[in-house]
Amino acid sequence: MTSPLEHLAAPEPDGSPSGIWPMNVDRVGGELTIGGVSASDLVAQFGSPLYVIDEGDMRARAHAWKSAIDESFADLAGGDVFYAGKAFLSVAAARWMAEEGLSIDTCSEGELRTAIAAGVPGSKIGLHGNNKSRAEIELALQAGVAHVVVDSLAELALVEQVAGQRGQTAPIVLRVTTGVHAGGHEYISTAHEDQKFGLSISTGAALRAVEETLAASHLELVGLHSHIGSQILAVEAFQAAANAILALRAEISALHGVTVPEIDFGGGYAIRYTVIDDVPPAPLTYTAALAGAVTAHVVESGLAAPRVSIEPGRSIVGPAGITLYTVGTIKNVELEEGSRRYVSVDGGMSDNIRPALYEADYTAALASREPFDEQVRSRVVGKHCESGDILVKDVALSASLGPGDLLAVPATGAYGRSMASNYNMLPRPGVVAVSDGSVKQLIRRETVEDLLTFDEDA
Ligand SMILES: Cc1ncc(COP(=O)(O)O)c(C=O)c1O
Ligand SMILES: N[C@@H](CCCC[NH3+])C(=O)O
Repeated sequence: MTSPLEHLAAPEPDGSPSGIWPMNVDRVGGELTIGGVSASDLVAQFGSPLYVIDEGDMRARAHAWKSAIDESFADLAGGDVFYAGKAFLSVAAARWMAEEGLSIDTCSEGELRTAIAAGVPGSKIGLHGNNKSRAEIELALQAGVAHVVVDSLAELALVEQVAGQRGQTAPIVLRVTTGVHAGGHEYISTAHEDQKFGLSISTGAALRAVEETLAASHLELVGLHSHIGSQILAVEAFQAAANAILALRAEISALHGVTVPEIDFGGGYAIRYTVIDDVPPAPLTYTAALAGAVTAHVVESGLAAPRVSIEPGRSIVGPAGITLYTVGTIKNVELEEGSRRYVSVDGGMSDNIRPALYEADYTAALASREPFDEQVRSRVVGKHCESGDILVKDVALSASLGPGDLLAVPATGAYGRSMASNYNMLPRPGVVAVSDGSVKQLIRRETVEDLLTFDEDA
């Protein structure tokens, strides 16, 4: 059982903002404030549940990644950070990332159009996806994206066709699978053989895609890409994948006399969800390890250093966001090992599917008032018709907790709103950003009326 109360915004020893709460969280008169705004003011103005992003925190993390890449690859060929928009994207968030010097990794028409709407230049956008539509490829080429990350031989042919019709040359990055198995859960590991992503190095599919790209009239091979999974703490896993993809680069040079200019190491850097989680390595630790692999490759192969890129998503927006809920029904369930208090809130698996999907652990704290009275072992659950609709399995919460109190769940900035659903016809919560006492609405709360407009008979 975890209690995050004493860990509010505690900075890590190296000064990096890797606590579980956003940097600008505090308690004023017992009440939780974020970005200088109280939880109850936010809910009064924007409703509950509500996703709240600490803009300063998100920017600081983006900046930390950009600085780490710049520092680690200064003596090589430099690098770029593509913020993985799938973690959370809105027009304002894309703009902040661009202002911090990042590019945007998109993987759908919606993400692509959000980045474009934010004014991000095409040269700072990448397009991913294992099943891109012709329309998505056309839009990407029209926008002049930095690269299209191609996931299969079939897609390579499609991009060649679209680029040919447009009279363009498409910049291609080939996503390869290195065979390195890593990730916080089976469903978020992506580089083993038996899954849908990428072109396998071991079966020869990756080399075949290289040959086809080099032979095509409207494709330019600008890079190789590897993404091994998500929520990865082990720097060694990234190093192993880096070694495999760099070996492929050397092999391509030997076979075809071509030096692939760029290598993208993907995302997947871990964060803390609860205070008992390990503290993840700092950005610079990850990038230094990648730079070590690149340096060794350059020395061994004699090739020019590649420009590198990485695609962190969770590690930029995850800890910057919290979700506020209003407590409703409270029930004590008597069990052999003692009673368990079930605290129901007004959201659940529709706004945070991660516990149900990946057995992810979260914690919670009483937000609307002083939380330090007697603590009771509690389970925070949602309002959906599923027994697996659990937000926090086990947490110590105030004995006096009652209907109308607000709870805050930290580390929900990534893959919360972006994976939200309308299960049980619940409108998806809005997203606001807070900074220095002011609040901006990033995504408006849905209403039930929004859901009815999809129904022609309504
Ligand atoms: C290709 C690719 N890049 C980047 C990411 C971002 O991962 P994360 O948010 O864990 O950093 C993902 C998601 O796992 C991905 O599939
Ligand atoms: N959505 C997942 C990560 C994988 C997404 C990108 N490949 C999560 O919440 O952890």
